[in-house]
Amino acid sequence: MTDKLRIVVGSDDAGHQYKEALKRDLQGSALVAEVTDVGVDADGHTAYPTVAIAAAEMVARGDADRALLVCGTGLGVAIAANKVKGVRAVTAHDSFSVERAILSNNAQVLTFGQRVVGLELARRLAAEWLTYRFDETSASAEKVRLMSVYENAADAADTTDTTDPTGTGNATAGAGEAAA
Ligand SMILES: O=C[C@H](O)[C@H](O)COP(=O)(O)O
Repeated sequence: MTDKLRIVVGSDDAGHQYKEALKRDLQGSALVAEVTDVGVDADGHTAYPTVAIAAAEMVARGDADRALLVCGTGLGVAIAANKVKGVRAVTAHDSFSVERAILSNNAQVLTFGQRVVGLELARRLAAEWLTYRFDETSASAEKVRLMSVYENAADAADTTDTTDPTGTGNATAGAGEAAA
């Protein structure tokens, strides 16, 4: 086992109960250096994309090693977190997928659905998740790199092509407008 993990947790109101339980487990784990909670609190109603993006941005900035996010299904927080450059977020409700999320995909973000998985299974999966570390020398590393290459190339194209800001092929179309 290598360094302890800095973990950010977050949820919407549909995932609040699990987020609180998982946070307590993480705070008590010898494998965790620190836990940051980006909400929601007990009375919070922040929409899942806002919370997930805030957590994913912490990971992208290097302020956290991983994020554990909960919403009703786990799907919305994963989709939102994946919008943040450099972040790989997955929903996983079984032991093998949790293992492969790290060892195959080097996913920094794991998400659960409070309306999908039992609490005790979610707690066990989170405990297992803490024990895995991605091996940069593994065969999986090159596959993960391909995703970063695509993401960086797409990002570079967006910033260099000032004649076609929409990427539609129509240089005069603004955001939300249909290409001719
Ligand atoms: O993926 C979305 C989550 O499940 C969220 O908690 C509930 O979203 P909804 O209220 O839009 O169904």
